[in-house]
Amino acid sequence: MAIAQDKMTQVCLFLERHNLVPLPINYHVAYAYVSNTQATLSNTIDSNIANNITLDNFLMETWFNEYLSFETKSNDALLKGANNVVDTINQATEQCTDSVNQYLAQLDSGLVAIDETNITQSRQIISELIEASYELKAEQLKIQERILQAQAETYKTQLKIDELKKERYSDPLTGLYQQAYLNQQVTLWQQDSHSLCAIAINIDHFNEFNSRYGHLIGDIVLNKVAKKVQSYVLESGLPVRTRGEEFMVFLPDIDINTASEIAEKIRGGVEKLRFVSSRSGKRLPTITVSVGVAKNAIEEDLSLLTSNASQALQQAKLNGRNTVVNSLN
Ligand SMILES: Nc1nc2c(ncn2[C@@H]2O[C@H](COP(=O)(O)OP(=O)(O)OP(=O)(O)O)[C@@H](O)[C@H]2O)c(=O)[nH]1
Repeated sequence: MAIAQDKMTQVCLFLERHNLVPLPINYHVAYAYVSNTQATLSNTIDSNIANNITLDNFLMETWFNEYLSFETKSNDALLKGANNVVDTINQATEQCTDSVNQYLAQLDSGLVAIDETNITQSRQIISELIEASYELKAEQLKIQERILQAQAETYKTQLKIDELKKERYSDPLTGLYQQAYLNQQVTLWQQDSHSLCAIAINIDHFNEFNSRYGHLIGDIVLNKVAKKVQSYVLESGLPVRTRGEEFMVFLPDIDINTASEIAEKIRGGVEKLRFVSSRSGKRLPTITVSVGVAKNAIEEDLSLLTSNASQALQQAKLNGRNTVVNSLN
């Protein structure tokens, strides 16, 4: 009991030290950290602290998903299922080869032993061969059934993998993609020689909004802003939640002026969103975003593109916020 209390005190101190709100996920990650149950998680947190990176809800949630969530266990179960399917198919194939070999051997010796001068003996051999053929057929039908079952299992596993992939790569709060998916997609784009534009979007004065209306309302705002961002991109680009209240949209093969027009639509669309307090019925202040746009040549590094878009975004903040800055300007 004393140990548990001591751990909880350490968890509370950790959350307080890093200005983290006492959300269940934050508790969970902090508890695993102070208990050192996951060495890789502890090392990651230590190295972020050592590099003066602010721990926020977004990072805590990312680590929760990566190191502690049910999904990891679910992946293990999935792998076990996939191994079982492979084992079944292997066993069925071995069994199939054995029975065919056995049949061929019996057929060989039977054919050699057929003697046209000894009709009775030949009839006996032929009837044994017919019986062996039926046995082989029955055996093959059983094997076919097992393979069909394995195929059905494989199909279910494939569906589960697709579902997990979607969960793994989308951010639960906003539904946008996570950074890990971006890295994969950009590699594909680069292999296919696409140039890329990036639009960096950051909510203005969100700290103040959170302090006045609370994190829960802040979360709703984040979700709605993300949905608005997504609505302007649809199938043509990749919207990613890159940090707590920051998103980036990646668009292949468009010029920077078109990207700036999309950015302007996103800015204007967010400004038009209306939020009403469900408790008081009063309108909450208008939410605005600052936006930075940049373009990369095909061979250039992704980090250069994101850093150019972030710099343009910083310039938009300096220009008074609720505005779009293009890195060429
Ligand atoms: N509600 C909520 N807030 C978050 C989340 N992630 C980050 N934040 C908050 O976003 C705020 C970001 O604040 P700052 O980086 O100071 O920026 P800002 O107040 O928006 O100011 P400017 O960017 O300069 O306009 C902090 O209060 C974070 O706690 C989240 O998942 N949910």
